Amino acid sequence: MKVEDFLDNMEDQDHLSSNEQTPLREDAFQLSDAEKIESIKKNVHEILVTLGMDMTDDSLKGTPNRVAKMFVNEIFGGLRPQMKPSASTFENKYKYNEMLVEKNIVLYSTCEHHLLPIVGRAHVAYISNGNVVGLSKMNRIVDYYAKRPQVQERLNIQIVRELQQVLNTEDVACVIDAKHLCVNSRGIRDIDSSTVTGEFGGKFKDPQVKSEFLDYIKLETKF
Ligand SMILES: Nc1nc2c(ncn2[C@@H]2O[C@H](COP(=O)(O)OP(=O)(O)OP(=O)(O)O)[C@@H](O)[C@H]2O)c(=O)[nH]1
Ligand SMILES: [Zn+2]
Repeated sequence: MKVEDFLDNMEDQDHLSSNEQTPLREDAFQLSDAEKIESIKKNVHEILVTLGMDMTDDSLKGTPNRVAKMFVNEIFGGLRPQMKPSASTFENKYKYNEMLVEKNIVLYSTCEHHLLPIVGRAHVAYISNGNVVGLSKMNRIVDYYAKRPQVQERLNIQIVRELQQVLNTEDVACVIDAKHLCVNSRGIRDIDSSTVTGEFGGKFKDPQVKSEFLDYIKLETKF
C-alpha cells in the first residue's frame, strides 16, 4: 500500500482522530443540562425496552434517570467549559527550577468507541518558567479532560496543552498508563494488557530530561 493510501485510509477510520480538540458540534451547549438529562433519560429507557427489559420492575425504573444524570453531571461532566478547573499559578519564590513530577494521579475516563471505562494513572511533570501551579490543580486538570468521551492519545495531549498554557511554558510532559475495559472485558478480552501513551513538550524532548522523568515515575502497574 502506498503511504498516501495508508494515510487516507487512516483518516477514514473515525477512531484515529488527528484533532487535539474533542469533536463537539457548534450547538453542543444549546440544550441546558436539565434538558440533556431529560432527553438522554428517554433514550436509555428506549434502549432497555428494546433489549426486552421490564421497565416497571422496581430495580430498573430509576435506571434511565440515573444513567442520564451520570452522563451529564459525572462521567461526561468535563464537556462543560464551566467545569474547567481554574488553575491559579503563583510565583516560583523558592527558585526551584528542577523538574516537578506529580505521579500516580488516578484516572477514570470513558472510551468513546464503546462507552466503557478507561482506568489508570497519569504522571505529569513540568519545569518551572517562573510560575508554579498548585499540586492539586494537576490532578484536577487530568480529571476534567478525563470526564469526556475520550481516546487516550487525545486525553494525553489535552492535559499537556492545558498545563503548557497555565504555566506559560512548553516544558510539560504527561505519561498515561491505563486499562481499557473495551479491550479487557469484551472483544479480545485481554485482562492483562494496558496502554501507555506519552506527550513530551519543550525540554522533555531532550533524551536526558525525558529519561529523568521516566526514572521518577518508573512505571509500576498499579490499578
Ligand atoms: N488508538 C486508540 N484506540 C482505542 C482506544 N480505545 C479503544 N480503542 C480501539 O478502538 C478500536 C475500535 O475498533 P472497531 O474495529 O471499530 O471496534 P470493534 O469491532 O468493537 O473492535 P474490537 O475491540 O477489536 O472488538 C478497537 O481496536 C479499540 O481497542 C484509544 O484510546 N486509542
Ligand atoms: Zn473502546
